[in-house]
Amino acid sequence: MADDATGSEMKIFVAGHRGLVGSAIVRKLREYGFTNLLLRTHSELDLTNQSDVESFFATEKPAYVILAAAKVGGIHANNTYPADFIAVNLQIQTNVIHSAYTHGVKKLLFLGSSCIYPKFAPQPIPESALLTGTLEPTNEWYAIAKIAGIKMCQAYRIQHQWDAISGMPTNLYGPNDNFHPENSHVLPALMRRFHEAKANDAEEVVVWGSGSPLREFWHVDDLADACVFLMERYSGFEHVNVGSGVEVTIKELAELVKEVVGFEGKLVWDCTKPDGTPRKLMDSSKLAALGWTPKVSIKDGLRQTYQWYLENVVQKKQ
Ligand SMILES: NC(=O)C1=CN([C@@H]2O[C@H](COP(=O)(O)OP(=O)(O)OC[C@H]3O[C@@H](n4cnc5c(N)ncnc54)[C@H](OP(=O)(O)O)[C@@H]3O)[C@@H](O)[C@H]2O)C=CC1
Ligand SMILES: C[C@H]1O[C@H](OP(=O)(O)OP(=O)(O)OC[C@H]2O[C@@H](n3cnc4c(=O)[nH]c(N)nc43)[C@H](O)[C@@H]2O)[C@@H](O)[C@@H](O)C1=O
Repeated sequence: MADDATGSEMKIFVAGHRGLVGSAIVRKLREYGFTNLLLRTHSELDLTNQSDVESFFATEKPAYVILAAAKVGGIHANNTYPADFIAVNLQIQTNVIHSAYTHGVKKLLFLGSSCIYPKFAPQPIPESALLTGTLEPTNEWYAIAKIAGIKMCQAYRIQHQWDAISGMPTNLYGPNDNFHPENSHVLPALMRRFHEAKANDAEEVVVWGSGSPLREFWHVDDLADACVFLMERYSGFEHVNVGSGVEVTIKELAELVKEVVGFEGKLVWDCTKPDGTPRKLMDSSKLAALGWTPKVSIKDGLRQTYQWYLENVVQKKQ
């Protein structure tokens, strides 16, 4: 993006700037000195509305786009609202990618997810595992939309020589995460549940599933840095895995969050809830070969996120 003397003044549209990922990307871009950020909340610009998106691009003419707006949720939300997860995501990404191309955007970064890979993909999962097997049923609707987004970027590159790239992040966490008790991802859900259990002197906390699935967790500040890095250094056809390389079982994660929050009761496992994919460790060696490596450890990331939760969620409610 800093490809000329006025690089820092280039107009960059960060779609979804109030979310977990979008807000981290805005912080990172500002830290690197980018000053001309174009931002719209969902109520200011509904990205599922094709004509509004088209008028927005025609009027604003951003030079770069980072697409971090999407319908996002954890295993329960994905399993319960499949129509929303496939329809909203297809609409947002189709509108944004097509209008960005039409109105002269130089480069676009599309964000997918590690759930695009087959349920029983080889581990760690290389980029080449895409479309080699059956998807995990709890999130196949979201995964199909994300795969369509990757393919759309590739199709516009082939037909129009347009610089659209895709990054596949692993399970993320950090400031501005969604702490909803049912619809969020595991890490924020457990942070809130342990916090509330501690505050209410509860003796136990219920955790979903068997505790055996493995997940690769990654602090969103690292992901944001990797996104800026890819915008500046990568212009390839294939999507790029963006992960930490560090995986833990859900049981280990629960113990870590319990320790950070300071809850002293016991864990009870609710095996009526789905485990989802047994393991999804991505092979992020392509990103490493490009010259980028993660910085935030899971312990530091958890402490920082709990502090953020206390200051921005708990204290604001009081
Ligand atoms: N969180 C995770 O663990 C992972 C996330 N990702 C990907 O990263 C990207 C961002 O996810 P994340 O930050 O977690 O999601 P969040 O739910 O935290 O944020 C989503 C953002 O999208 C915006 N948005 C949603 N629908 C619309 C719409 N119709 N029109 C305009 N804006 C809309 C929201 O706007 P508003 O705030 O105004 O409502 C919000 O800012 C997604 O593509 C997701 O698939 C990939 C892997 C893991
Ligand atoms: C990022 C990724 O996120 C989703 O996939 P997921 O990795 O399965 O997401 P999750 O964080 O919701 O669960 C991880 C594991 O944790 C267990 N678990 C325990 N207790 C709670 C709990 O309280 N809440 C949740 N949500 N899970 C719990 C849960 O049973 C599962 O075994 C995709 O749908 C899709 O959105 C996607 O791409």
